[in-house]
Amino acid sequence: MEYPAMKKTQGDFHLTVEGGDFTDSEILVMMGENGTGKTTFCKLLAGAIAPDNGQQIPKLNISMKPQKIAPKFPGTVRQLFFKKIRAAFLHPQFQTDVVKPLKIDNIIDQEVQTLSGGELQRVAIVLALGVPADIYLIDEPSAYLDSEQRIVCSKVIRRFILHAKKTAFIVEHDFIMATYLADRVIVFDGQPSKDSYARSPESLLTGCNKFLKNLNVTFRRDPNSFRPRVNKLDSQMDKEQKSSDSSGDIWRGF
Ligand SMILES: Nc1ncnc2c1ncn2[C@@H]1O[C@H](COP(=O)(O)OP(=O)(O)OP(=O)(O)O)[C@@H](O)[C@H]1O
Repeated sequence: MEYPAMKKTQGDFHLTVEGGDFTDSEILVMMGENGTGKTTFCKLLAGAIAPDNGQQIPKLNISMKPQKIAPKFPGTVRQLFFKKIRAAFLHPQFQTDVVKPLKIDNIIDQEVQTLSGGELQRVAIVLALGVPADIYLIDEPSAYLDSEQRIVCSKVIRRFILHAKKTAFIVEHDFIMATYLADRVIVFDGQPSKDSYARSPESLLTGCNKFLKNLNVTFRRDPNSFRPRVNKLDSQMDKEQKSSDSSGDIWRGF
């Protein structure tokens, strides 16, 4: 499947989208600073807003988890799921892959309007994945989740997309979570809130390096925990990595 090159103006903000392609069982993660148009791109794909100059976007069957979740539903989580995603919610595979790991049992009889930010995020992820669609647009799944829940949530999304043979476009600011989720990366660069570009999808390696170069950030591997750590700006490690430009890679994968 493909999406076309597009342009979109919103107030003083101009977004240029390079065309791209995607397949099933694939997760594309959008990486870019605040205000570079990631949410705008999601809305374009979803058909919620139209590109300038009337470029045609293929009619895609989409389920979207928005960045901002405003709970208006007057009832419990169970009632909400029965209303919106009854079939998926009653499906044993969906229960095992999505509902159980996200620990929805703990909050199933709670009023939706009394949920905490993290609880609401988990409910919103279940709702988005429970709608039958070909493409899942998931805007910032890690917001309000603690680090353990972020790992669970990444695994849930990955397993669901692979098992259901769907495609996901995910906006994720947590870099470690983004690299775990991504099969390929869409890098957003340019001047935030002014003129930005959504690049064509590329490999995790080249995409991460482009993104980190834009941010002026380098990584090292912690020798004890083996976890990736951000180098302090202008520290010896940071300078060494930037100057030893033999491969040009800032990030080599973990
Ligand atoms: N309806 C609108 N009218 C005018 N400007 C808008 C509108 N919607 C968004 N913008 C502007 O477009 C730019 C891109 O916004 P967008 O939400 O797509 O960025 P983002 O990359 O998703 O940001 P973040 O990482 O902070 O979520 C921002 O400068 C924003 O202020």
